[in-house]
Amino acid sequence: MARIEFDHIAHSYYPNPRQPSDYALKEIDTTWEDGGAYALLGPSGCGKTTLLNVISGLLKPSKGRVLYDGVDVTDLPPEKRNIAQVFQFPVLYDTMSVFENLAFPLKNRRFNKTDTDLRVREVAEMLDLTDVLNKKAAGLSADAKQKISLGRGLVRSDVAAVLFDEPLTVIDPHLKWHLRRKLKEIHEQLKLTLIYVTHDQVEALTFADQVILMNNGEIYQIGTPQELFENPKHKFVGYFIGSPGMNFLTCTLEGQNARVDGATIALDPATAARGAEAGGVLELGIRPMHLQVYAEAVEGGIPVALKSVDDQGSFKILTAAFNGHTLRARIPEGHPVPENKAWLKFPPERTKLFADERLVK
Ligand SMILES: Nc1ncnc2c1ncn2[C@@H]1O[C@H](COP(=O)(O)OP(=O)(O)OP(=O)(O)O)[C@@H](O)[C@H]1O
Repeated sequence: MARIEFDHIAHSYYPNPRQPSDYALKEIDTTWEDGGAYALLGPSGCGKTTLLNVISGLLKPSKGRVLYDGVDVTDLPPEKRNIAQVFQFPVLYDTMSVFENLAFPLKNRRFNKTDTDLRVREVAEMLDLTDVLNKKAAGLSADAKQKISLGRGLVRSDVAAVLFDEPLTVIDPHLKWHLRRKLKEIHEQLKLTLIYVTHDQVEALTFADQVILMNNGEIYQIGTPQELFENPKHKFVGYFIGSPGMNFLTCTLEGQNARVDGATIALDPATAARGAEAGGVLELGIRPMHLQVYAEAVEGGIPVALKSVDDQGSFKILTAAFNGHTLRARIPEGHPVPENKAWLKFPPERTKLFADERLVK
């Protein structure tokens, strides 16, 4: 397993890039630890696959170096980088048995028969493939075939990293949930360096120790799922993570308070002071689950008109309008749901402030 270092890499698909927008990857300078489970998350076109290809060696970055455990691998092709890859669609040999398919990467590396047997059975057990080990891959379902592909990616313990490119796309939704948990368990047992590309936040947040959130070819934040949820460093992170995402309201400051279209919202004094220092365009940010909903006027609450209530099973999402702004609040099961009008309170300790889209810290 390897520590992966990105030394000021950037990539453009144009031969003579002139401006930042010509780069599919803007400058990235970071290190991912040996044995970590990383998810590359972001909307379509943000640069996830480009970054994955730079890691695997399919693509040489226009600038900078990639190092595995301190060794420069920038010029090495994928087959010389000692990595395993799992793609969106199953890659396996239909005429071979499941056992032979799983054993293939080990046979190629000349592992002895006893070690191969042990490792294949260990991985098959983790992925619930033990019962079909002797069956030909050809007769199996698409789900089972993709599990074999996952197994082939995980079977070697001597790889620098295992790279997954949206590996659960073809999997049935119910099994998807199960496999996400399984991959996390497998990571805890095998301690492989895993890098997992997805545009699905649930997949990234369940699987990864560290989520790398990308947009427009840039890494906006690297952190644990909890850090990204609780302390989004950029407005985009607040908006992208969470369902629904964070609410934002443009504001001005008046001492320790924020003013939003004539309404006053109390802030944490330290946050207000740092916001005044930061200047620029200021916005309040608050998660729907942190907004407090009242059916009657309450001190410090802003009056809103209710637009809709979506029942999500264990909670409801209330959509409300305040002077042309849309706000979403989460109401726990069993709590009363107001009708037509409501008042929303912003607890100061939960209310973030953003200056020019960056979190005020
Ligand atoms: N071979 C290529 N030639 C030119 N431009 C490319 C090429 N591959 C990707 N791009 C562009 O680079 C940017 C990043 O694409 P990339 O495929 O890395 O994003 P992604 O986050 O993986 O998206 P998706 O989730 O849709 O696969 C996009 O603007 C894309 O159009």
